[in-house]
Order: sequence, then structure tokens, then C-alpha cells
Amino acid sequence: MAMLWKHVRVLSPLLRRYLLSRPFTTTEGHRPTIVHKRSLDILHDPWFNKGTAFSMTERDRLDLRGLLPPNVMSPNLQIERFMVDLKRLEVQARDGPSDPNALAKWRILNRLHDRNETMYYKVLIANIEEYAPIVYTPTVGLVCQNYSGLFRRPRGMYFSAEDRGEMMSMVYNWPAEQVDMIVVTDGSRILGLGDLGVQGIGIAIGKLDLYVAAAGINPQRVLPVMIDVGTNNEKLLEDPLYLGLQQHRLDGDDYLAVVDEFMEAVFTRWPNVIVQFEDFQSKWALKLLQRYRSTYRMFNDDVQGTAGVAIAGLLGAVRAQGRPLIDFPKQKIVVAGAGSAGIGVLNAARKTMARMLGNNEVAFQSAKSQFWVVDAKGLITEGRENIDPDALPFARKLKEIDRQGLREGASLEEVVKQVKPDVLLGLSAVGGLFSKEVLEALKGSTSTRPAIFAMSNPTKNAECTAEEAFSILGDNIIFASGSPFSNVDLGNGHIGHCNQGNNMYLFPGIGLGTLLSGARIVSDGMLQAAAERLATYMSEEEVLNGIIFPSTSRIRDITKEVAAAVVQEAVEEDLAEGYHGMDARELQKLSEDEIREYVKNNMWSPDYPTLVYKKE
Ligand SMILES: NC(=O)c1ccc[n+]([C@@H]2O[C@H](COP(=O)([O-])OP(=O)(O)OC[C@H]3O[C@@H](n4cnc5c(N)ncnc54)[C@H](O)[C@@H]3O)[C@@H](O)[C@H]2O)c1
Ligand SMILES: O=C(O)C[C@H](O)C(=O)O
Ligand SMILES: [Mg+2]
Repeated sequence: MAMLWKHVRVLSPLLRRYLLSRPFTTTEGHRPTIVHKRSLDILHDPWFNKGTAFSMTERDRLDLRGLLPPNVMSPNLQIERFMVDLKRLEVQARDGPSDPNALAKWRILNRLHDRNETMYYKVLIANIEEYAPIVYTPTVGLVCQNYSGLFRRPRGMYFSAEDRGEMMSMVYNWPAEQVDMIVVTDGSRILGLGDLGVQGIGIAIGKLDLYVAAAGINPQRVLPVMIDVGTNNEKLLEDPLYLGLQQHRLDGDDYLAVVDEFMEAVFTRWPNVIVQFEDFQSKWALKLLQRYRSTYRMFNDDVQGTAGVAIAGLLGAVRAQGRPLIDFPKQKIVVAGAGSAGIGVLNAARKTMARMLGNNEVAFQSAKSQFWVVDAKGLITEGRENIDPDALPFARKLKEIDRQGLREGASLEEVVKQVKPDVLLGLSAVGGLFSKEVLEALKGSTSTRPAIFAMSNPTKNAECTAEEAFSILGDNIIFASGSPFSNVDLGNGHIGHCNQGNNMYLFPGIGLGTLLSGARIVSDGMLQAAAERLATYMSEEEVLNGIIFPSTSRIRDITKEVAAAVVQEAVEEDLAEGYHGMDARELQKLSEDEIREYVKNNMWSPDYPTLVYKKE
């Protein structure tokens, strides 16, 4: 293949297109898939199972005759039968995604995931807008909270504090020879729900569902991982039904030793894997990112993915005011929450402003004065005792805020009243923090179109609902939330548009782009390219209508675009080492459109391959 590629440039356009369109992975397309098992073993293997869709010839070949009802169903009919069951719950559904039936829907989908992966992803991809809120936020939060009761079949791998010294061999217990994507959590800060210990595995599973559905990562090559170092959740520690280690969390060097050993083990077995860190408490999220990011192919979704999505949203808000992007450094931004997500957003927004202002130290210093950061103790100033070093660069000078009529620890309401910000952005995990009073204060905003980002998850942790924002501030605002809300009918013929501002618009493309470029690390430039692509994805008309993020139904397309931008940047930074048949030099020769096509053709689709049995 590599030889062939060398000549692609001089080949006829037709042959060139053919070569570009060939999947470089092994099992997709029309080539049969070789399996080393037969009979019931196949039916019980979700990677290969097709259930009633096994053809008669396959039933003969794989010793399945008599093990299935005789009616051979088409994949579509099979899905129709399944959907009747799933839809039955909707008849009684009341309040959208946070409805109690959501958990029942999750159960039905999860059972399908356990029996037949191809069919599961077919259902998920075809109905992503409807079921992303079930397999992902907000329902996944409820699932994690109730995991002990919901647990049936294990999924993914668990590495615990008890496994120290064993991880290097344990990693070989996973059946897949190749793993492309790992999402790992230690369960210490699951969404805005706090420490859920081992039950946090649900978030890694949900994120990987999106990797398959949105990025077309092959489901046989994803691995959800839980690093169980204990929990500080006293309720779980006392619960006899809890599935994890019943001890307090390891800390300090003991903690680091476990995570280090895990990283070494997975990168030894799968040197090209990408590891996404997810929902680690802030105390460790930033430290682990610094510790690993220049040696391993890894990134932290809460810090870096969220930052990119927020940048895209903030730039969208500028466009929605009918102003040029270059006005971004003039925006006054109040951020509530200075944890891993808030700090990630602040650093990225400051850098973006600085770049627009001339990309020098003076610009970098002056950009920080556009931010007012409020945490659990109120406005952060240089007068704060024991200030978190990550928040320090954003601490306001005491003299300066005195002039603004503010002080150390001022409340969010006071800050909004005095600053009159263009943007109010919440990553606090505190539901209802943007109270009636805070939203009333935002009426004084000097912006022609103030923006509210209530980004905390799940729904009950959102800083305000869409209804609250639109009913108090009217329809001349931009609204985005981390978990989905329905659009709001304002009763005057106007509709308040709800955007979902969630890192799901970036992490699948960051992962896919890193994989297909074969980049050695995930660089700042690659993350920036991803964010910029998302920022320019919406048309002028959409943005002026308050639509600053795409709908989830377009997630596969936006992910392809983001991945292509990441590949291109990796190539430009000379980080790309290639992937399968596409080596680094060939990657360098591809045009922008060819990169897009290369990405598209390497996205897995949920089609049943023909199965052929072969003895091991
Ligand atoms: N939409 C997204 O894509 C996205 C991405 C990442 C995280 N999040 C959400 O962001 C939230 C925070 O995540 P994190 O990792 O930064 O958590 P964290 O616990 O590390 O940080 C929370 C921060 O909020 C502050 N805070 C608490 N009470 C406050 C109050 N009353 N007023 C102002 N600030 C207050 C805390 O002091 C802390 O700085 C979570 O709910 C998470 O689901 C959303
Ligand atoms: O998981 C999400 O929905 C977004 C984000 O990663 C979070 O932690 O809230
Ligand atoms: Mg997260």
C-alpha cells in the first residue's frame, strides 16, 4: 500500500479517488471478516452478533442453524422491531430528556449494546439527537449515580489501587489486539455530581459511544477505563452494594504511582493508542495533563475540549452581535467557576485574545483584564488568601476593582451589576447559580446581545434553564447550555434558540484527527485548529439567528471537519507520523479536500460485514 501511495499523485484522477476512498482499516467495507468462533459463542459476542439478521448461508457456515428463529430479517426490519419496544416508553414521556423514562430507555439501549454492537450504533447514529441525551449527558449522570443497581455485564477495564505491580500483565486480558481510543476516569468529579467512585465508568462508556457514533472510531477498538483509587464519597463507602474499593482515595505520590503505572501499561501494549482523561477532580486534572502531555498521546477533555468549545461559542457570540471577530478582545467576560473547566476556558480565551491583539507579551498581559472570575468564595482578587496558583493570573487587582465598586469575595450578582458584562459563563456545577437577581443584573449589560453560557452538567446543575434566561432577558440574547434544553416559545411569535455548548463537538474530532494523522502528541496548535473549525462551522445567517453551535444531528459532519483540521495542523507542525497505509510523506501531499476525504473514508459505519469462520 505504501508503495502504491508513492505513485498516487501521478495517477489518473479516477484511480486516485479510488485509492483515497479505500478504508485503511481491516474489517470494514465488503471484505469478509474472519472469526475464530462459531455457534453460541458468536451470538454472545456483541462485536460479531447480528441476531436475526444472519443470512441462511452464514447460519450454515457458522453453525448457527437452529439457534435463531427462522425468519431472516433485514437490518432495517430488525431495528424497526427494536424501536417499537423503545418507543413504547415515549408514549408516557413528559418532560424531555430528564424524564424518569430516560433511565428505562438507557436500559433498553444498554441491553442492545451488550448483545449486538453494530445494531446498537446503527440505532444511535440514526437517532443521535434523540438518544445522545440518553447515552450521554444528562442521563449518563443518573446512570453513574445508580450504577450499582444497573450493573449487569461489565464493559471496559478496571485498574485499582490493589493492582499495583500487576497492570502491565493485566492489560493483556483485554481481547482486542488493537485499541485506538481509551477514555479514562478516576470517578472523582463526574459531571457536576461530585465523587462517584467506580460508578464513574459510565461517563467513559458514554464518551466512547460518541467516539463511535460521531467520529466513526471502530467500536472493537475503544476501551473505557476506570482507575479505582477509592472514593471520598462517604455514602458509597458505607453502601454494602457499592462495586468499588471501599477505602478513601489515594493521594500524593501513591495516587500518581497508580496512574503512572496505568499509562505505562496501556502504551506498552498499544503504543499508538490515544488516552482521553475525563472527569478527574481539578486538583489532579491539570497536574496530570502537564505530567503526560509531552510524552504520551493524551489530552484532558474537561480542560482542553471544553476550552475549545467555549472559544467557539464566545466567537459565535461576537458574530451574533453583528461585530467582527477582531472585537473579541473587547468583550467583558464574567466566569463563574474556577475548576479544571473554568481555568481551561480562561487560559484559552486569554490566549485567543492575545493572538488577536498582536501575539506578544503586552497583548497577553492586557488580555487578562477582560475577565472577572467568581468561585465559591466570590470574586477572585489578589487579596485572596491561599489563592490557587492556576487562578492567580486572573485575580483582579484590589485598587482596580475598588474603582469598579467591587471587592475581594464580591457576589456574582454584584459583579454582574458593576461589570455589565457581554458574557456570563458558568462552569460552577451549581444548579440555579444564575438566579433571578443575577439575570436581572445582566439586563444592565453594555452588549447589544448579551450571551449566557450555563455550561454545567447534568441538567439539574445548569446555572440556569433556557426558560429562565429567555423569560427574564427576552429573546435578544445568546443562550447555550452544557446539557440540552428545548427551544423556548416566547409567545410573541419569537423562539428563543437553545444551543448545546458541550465538549462533544470537539473531543471526537480531536481523537479521530490525532489517530489518522498519527501525531505523536496532541499539541496546542491541534486543539486550536479544532476550536477554530468549530467556530467557523455555522453560517452567518445561523449565527445572526442565535445559532452558534450545530445541532447534534450534524455531529458526524462537524466531527469529520474538526478531525480534518486536526490532521492538517498535525501535518503542518510536523507531528504527523501517518496511519496504516498513509505514511507521513503521503499525508503531507494531500490537499485540504483530500484530507477531508481521507478522514471520511476512515470513519467506521455500522454495517454488518460478512463473517467467515477460520480455525485459530
Ligand atoms: N459543557 C461542557 O462541555 C462542560 C465541560 C466540562 C465541565 N463541565 C461542567 O463544569 C462543571 C465544573 O467542572 P470542573 O471540573 O471545573 O469542576 P470543579 O469542581 O473543579 O470546579 C467548580 C468550580 O466552581 C466553583 N464554585 C462552586 N460554587 C460556586 C458558586 N456558588 N459560585 C461561583 N463558583 C462556584 C468552585 O469554587 C470551583 O472553582 C461541572 O458541572 C461539569 O459538568 C461542562
Ligand atoms: O460530559 C459532558 O457532558 C461534558 C463534560 O465533559 C462534563 O464533564 O460535564
Ligand atoms: Mg467531563
